[in-house]
Amino acid sequence: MTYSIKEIFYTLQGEGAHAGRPAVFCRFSGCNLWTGRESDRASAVCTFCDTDFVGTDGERGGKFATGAALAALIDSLWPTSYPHSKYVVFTGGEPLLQLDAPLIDAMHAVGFEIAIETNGTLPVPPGVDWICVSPKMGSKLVVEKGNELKVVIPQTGQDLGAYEALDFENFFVQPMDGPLGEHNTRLAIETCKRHPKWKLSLQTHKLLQIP
Ligand SMILES: C[S@@+](CC[C@H](N)C(=O)[O-])C[C@H]1O[C@@H](n2cnc3c(N)ncnc32)[C@H](O)[C@@H]1O
Ligand SMILES: Nc1nc2[nH]cc(C(=O)O)c2c(=O)[nH]1
Ligand code: SF4
Ligand SMILES: [Mg+2]
Repeated sequence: MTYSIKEIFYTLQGEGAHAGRPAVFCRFSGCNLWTGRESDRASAVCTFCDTDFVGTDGERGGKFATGAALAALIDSLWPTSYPHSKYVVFTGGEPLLQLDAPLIDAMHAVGFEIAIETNGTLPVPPGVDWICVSPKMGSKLVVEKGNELKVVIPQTGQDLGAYEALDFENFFVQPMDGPLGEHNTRLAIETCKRHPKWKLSLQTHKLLQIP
């Protein structure tokens, strides 16, 4: 299948359990919970997205005809002098609209551990090494197990307690960025202190002003 990619870049994972870990980010185009057009935001299922995932015009974006071609570009960004600890984060947009077995196999063939950032509405194919699910109110969560659940707060109607029954290794709350970002950070700190199963995830790449 042909993969539509918005952008690919090498940076540090900013969020969650792997914050600080060097990673190549591969951002797929398109999402099933928002078109990505500002004119549709208010009526979307997911209304708070901080990301431009429309089209293929970002850094190293484009259409890739095979998993091997995409894997080769991702691999080319890893330091050649240090061919260990290779880590790719597939995000978007919604990566599970496109991530498939040929791409997973191609990434493993060039020595990468594979992580995804997903909204949890689509099944995860076998072979993904690190699953981060970030559920969205108004959508049906189908991925009920994984390595980290990263809940953006606040979302209207949210019940954090209900998420605690799910089969995840780590439970994070992440403050919703936007006009109320500072307030939401305070809320997230208080939420963790009152419900200590939950840990705070900050978007450290924004604080550090790195991609
Ligand atoms: C842009 S999404 C792409 C991956 C996938 N579609 C998802 O929603 O998980 C990457 C991460 O950013 C989070 N995110 C999106 N907008 C945010 C915002 N305004 N503030 C904080 N986190 C946000 C998402 O919840 C998700 O964990
Ligand atoms: N540094 C960095 N860390 C991230 N963690 C999740 C991201 C995403 O947009 O999925 C992201 C991102 O865009 N940049
Ligand atoms: S599900 Fe993810 S990519 Fe889609 S609009 Fe929401 S935060 Fe953005
Ligand atoms: Mg992001």
